[in-house]
Amino acid sequence: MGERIGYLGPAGTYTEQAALLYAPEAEFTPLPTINAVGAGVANGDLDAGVVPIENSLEGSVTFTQDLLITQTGLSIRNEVVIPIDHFLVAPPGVEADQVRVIFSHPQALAQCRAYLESRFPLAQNEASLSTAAAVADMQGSSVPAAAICPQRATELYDVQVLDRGIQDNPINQTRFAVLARTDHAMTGHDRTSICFSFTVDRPGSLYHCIGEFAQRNINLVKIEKPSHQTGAGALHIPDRFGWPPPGNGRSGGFGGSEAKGRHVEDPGFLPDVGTATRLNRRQNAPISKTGPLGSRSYFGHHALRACRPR
Ligand SMILES: O=C(O)C(=O)Cc1ccccc1
Repeated sequence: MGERIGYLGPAGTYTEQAALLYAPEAEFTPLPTINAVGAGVANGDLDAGVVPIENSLEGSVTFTQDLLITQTGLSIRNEVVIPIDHFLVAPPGVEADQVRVIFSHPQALAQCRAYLESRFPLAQNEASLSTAAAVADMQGSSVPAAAICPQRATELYDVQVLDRGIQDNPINQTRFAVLARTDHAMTGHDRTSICFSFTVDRPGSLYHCIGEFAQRNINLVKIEKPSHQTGAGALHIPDRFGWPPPGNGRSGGFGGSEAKGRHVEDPGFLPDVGTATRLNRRQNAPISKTGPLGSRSYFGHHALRACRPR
């Protein structure tokens, strides 16, 4: 029996495409939400789960950010990047000028905003749990409806294609995370992520944290504050940074296994840091249509209780 892999379903989603690319021989389980995928991996029902994590046009997928912050016991084992090409579909017999509501995943609706405003100014946009779920929502709609979905969904379901390539920007890619209970082995050519929060919010807190990376010559690739707050007064800042290869002499004491031990599993390099929910994730040897990105991420969720004044 192949690996049991869950994905944001139903069949026909972009996430299914990513999952098929990652492990064509696996035994697949479509799940209705990103949270259900994370829970299935954490409780052992699944060996791995595939969820969208970031889009080149719309940025982070907030559902996945929330999952990574709140669900313990998950690692990011790998990543898959695929191009996104949106199709507009309707039930057979429904013409474009009849459409009054358009269903899709919020990211897909956002990626087609200008197109929808110019071509369907009177149609209402409705969020679905996924692009393939949008096709089912469309089919169950009491008013003439359309859906934005991948080409794969147009092949699986009884729909007519009204338009294709409707995203506002042709350069549209989504990165998918492969979640598992165990990490990928280190390669020395990795990327690391950490998520932390302040329980005491004061001027310079973030400045001092980021300074720790700069002092050790660790290149920060991205820093981000989710729009939502999880926990009273807490500021959550997922933070992704490049990781120097072990033993290359550039890591300033945080390279290789030492980095893993001190820096992420016990983030003592941050002043007065307490570790909250522990989420350790790495990803390695990502797969993409354009070839491996050669990076790995390691996520940790840490509570920064106080920041040392300097
Ligand atoms: O809904 C889907 O098909 C997904 O896999 C999530 C998604 C939605 C829009 C762009 C990329 C991924």
